[in-house]
Amino acid sequence: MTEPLLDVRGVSKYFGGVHALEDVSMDLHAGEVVALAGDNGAGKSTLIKAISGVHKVDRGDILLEGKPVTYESPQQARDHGIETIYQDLALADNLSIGANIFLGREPKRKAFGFLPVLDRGLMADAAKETMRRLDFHVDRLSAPVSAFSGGQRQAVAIGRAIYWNAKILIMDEPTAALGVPEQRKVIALIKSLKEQGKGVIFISHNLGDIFAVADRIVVLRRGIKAGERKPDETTGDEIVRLMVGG
Ligand SMILES: Nc1ncnc2c1ncn2[C@@H]1O[C@H](COP(=O)(O)OP(=O)(O)OP(=O)(O)O)[C@@H](O)[C@H]1O
Repeated sequence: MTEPLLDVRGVSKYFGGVHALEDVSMDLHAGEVVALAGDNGAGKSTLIKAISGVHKVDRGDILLEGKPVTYESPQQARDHGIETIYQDLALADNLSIGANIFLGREPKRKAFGFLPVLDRGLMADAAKETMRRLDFHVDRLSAPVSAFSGGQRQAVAIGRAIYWNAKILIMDEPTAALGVPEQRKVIALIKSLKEQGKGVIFISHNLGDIFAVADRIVVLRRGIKAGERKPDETTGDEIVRLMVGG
């Protein structure tokens, strides 16, 4: 088997006396989707924050393509191709898809040799190309993203990540706030990321989504790894048992 994109080895993280993570290991390969399941307080958010540079771990190692890494900030993790999409999506509602892709990294061009101006053409082209790569159709690329549905907004956030060459996408409950048709679209998006060779980690409480798209399911319970299963070798009942214990 090829070297994993991401290898989390024996990671522990404590908040005062709380063992948020205790000796947790998991890996992620290119073109693979790993679901993180667990009850409230199981440590799912702490694990994705440890991987994405928000939290420093107290013990253990995180390796990216075989090399141990420590990130001082989420920006450093992003620079290494790890993008995290939280539930709020971090979009600027009044701006277009293109402007959201370039939020904080706006491209400039020289206008007639004078001061640089925003390169709106490049932004519009990037928006078009990115949504095409995701096979996601929106009627009006120039519309503010507030005009879009929840699933479309999720696509914009994913588009931004892949435009900037994310190798690993981490998604926190990507379907939680969506109706069923929109959930399906987001699941299709995750499948297309997998086909593009990205590694995807997603947190979900929804067993239907997990079984629809995950290659492996990592279950956390009270900070420990309660188990890891392939969907075709387990059942929803077993995953729930691992989540709640007993
Ligand atoms: N910044 C923090 N300070 C103190 N304790 C924290 C902090 N973040 C998480 N914890 C604790 O660590 C444990 C794991 O929390 P975490 O948020 O990772 O769980 P989770 O599986 O993501 O839960 P949920 O599904 O409710 O989001 C919990 O006991 C939580 O109270």
